[in-house]
Parts: sequence; C-alpha cells; structure tokens
Amino acid sequence: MQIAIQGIPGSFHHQVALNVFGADAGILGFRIFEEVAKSVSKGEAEFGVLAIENSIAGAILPNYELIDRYNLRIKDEYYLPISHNLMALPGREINNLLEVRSHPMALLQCKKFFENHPAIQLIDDVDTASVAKRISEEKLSGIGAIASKTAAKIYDLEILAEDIQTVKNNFTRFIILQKDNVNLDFVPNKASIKVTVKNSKGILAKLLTMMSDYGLDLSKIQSIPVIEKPWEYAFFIDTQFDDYAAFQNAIQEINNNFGEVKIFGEYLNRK
Ligand SMILES: O=C(O)C(=O)C[C@]1(C(=O)O)C=C[C@@H](O)C=C1
Repeated sequence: MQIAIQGIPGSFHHQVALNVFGADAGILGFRIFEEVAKSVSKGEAEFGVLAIENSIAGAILPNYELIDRYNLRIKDEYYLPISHNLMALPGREINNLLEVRSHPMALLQCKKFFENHPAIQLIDDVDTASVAKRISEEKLSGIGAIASKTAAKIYDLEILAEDIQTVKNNFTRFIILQKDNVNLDFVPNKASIKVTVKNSKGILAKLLTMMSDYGLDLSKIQSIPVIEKPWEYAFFIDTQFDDYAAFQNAIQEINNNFGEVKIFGEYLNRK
C-alpha cells in the first residue's frame, strides 16, 4: 500500500501516515501538497494524507481547493498534537542563528516565540524535517529549523528550545484522502460537503437554520471563491450528526432548495 504525503521522515505528515497506516506502509513523499493530490487522483498512491487546519494558525485554504479540483474523497480524519522545537547543528546557540526556516504553517504556529528574537529572519521552506536534514547534511551553522523531536533525532541536530508553539495545546487536523468513494462498512457521524449557494438575500442564514433543524452540528464552515464567477463563494462545511438519515434528508433539501452540493466524504468524528 502506497501513501502519499508532503514531506520526508520526521515531518508531521510522515508521523500521521505511520500512526494511521502502520510502519509497513510505503510512503511516497512529495515537496508540495498539489503533488499529493495528483498522486492520489492518478491512482499511484492508494491514500493521501493532507493537513487541513491547525488550532493556532487556522485553515490551509489551498488544500480545500485541491480536494475539490482533484475530485478526491475524504476517508477519515486524524488529529495530531504538534510540538515544535527549535534545532540547529550541535554546539550552536540561539544567538548564533541568522535564519530559521520551516514549513509556513509551522512558522505561523511559533511566531510569538520569535518576537523575543528579532534578529532572526523567518523563512518559509518545504516541510519541517527537510530543513533539519539540509542543515545537517550541508553543515549550515547559521540556520535553525523548527521541527519535531523525531526530526532532531533522525538528523542529529540539537534542540535549543522545546515546545515553542504559541500555546502548548496545539493540534493539526489531517484528512485521509482516496480517489473514489467506497461502500462504507460503518454508519458515519461526520461529513465534509461543499455547497455552492444561489446568491440571494439571507440564503446562508436559511441554509444554516435548515441544517440545525435537522439536528446537524456544524463543526467548521469556510468560504472559498468560485473562481469562474468573481465575488461569488462556495462554502465548505464540516458537520457532525447522530442521525445519518437526517443528514441525508438535509442533503436532499440543499439540492432541492439551496444550490449545488458536493459530498467530499462521510466518516467518523475523531476529535
Ligand atoms: O512540515 C511538516 O512537517 C508538515 O507535516 C506540514 C505541517 C502543515 O502542513 O501544517 C503539518 C503539521 C504542522 O501544522 C506543521 C506543518
């Protein structure tokens, strides 16, 4: 079984792939999220792992668009506690660092820590672990990485500061993607959908009220632009429910009265 991720061993995506699929799964690592989506849509990887939102830094909006554009299905979700650590070549100190590089989402989660180190330049890079690897292989003495403790261990770096994310309790929600829908052998209690509403006054309020009347609990709503129609928006909605039939009725009602609905996946709530 091949699993597509963004990143290399020691990255958070790699950790999720191991936790979900076990140590024997084959990992296909890519530099960017779009390559992950492509690999799953081509059938090269059976599943993909994609970060979708973080409790400090918020949604990774472009990833919503990728799921939509590549017509991928959400099979499951996974919440990983994220601890970020500042690391560098052994013997270095924070004051020696000119730059700290990491994945943009990781940098966002640690912004506050660096307010006390204004001389350090923060630079977006590929994944957290790739920076650790590069520092180690190229002996980059003025550069630090923000990554996991596992990455420090794999790439022989020294941790200069532990748990540097803005709040200790930090989670990233990942989704597990697949190419096609498969028949579910369980009754789902969560779903991710996209609704493209007709643009009329109060329609979003009416949609949300209708969903609430069916007993659906909205866990996330995110608007994304409909690129063919400037200033029109579609809504990505995650919703939880106890009654699957009520969810199906609500979907029917959206189709009948609100606009177009696309179901990305029906799965189990893992929070
Ligand atoms: O760079 C990594 O290690 C990743 O797995 C990427 C990523 C992300 O995309 O949000 C994963 C979890 C953390 O939120 C920080 C970075």
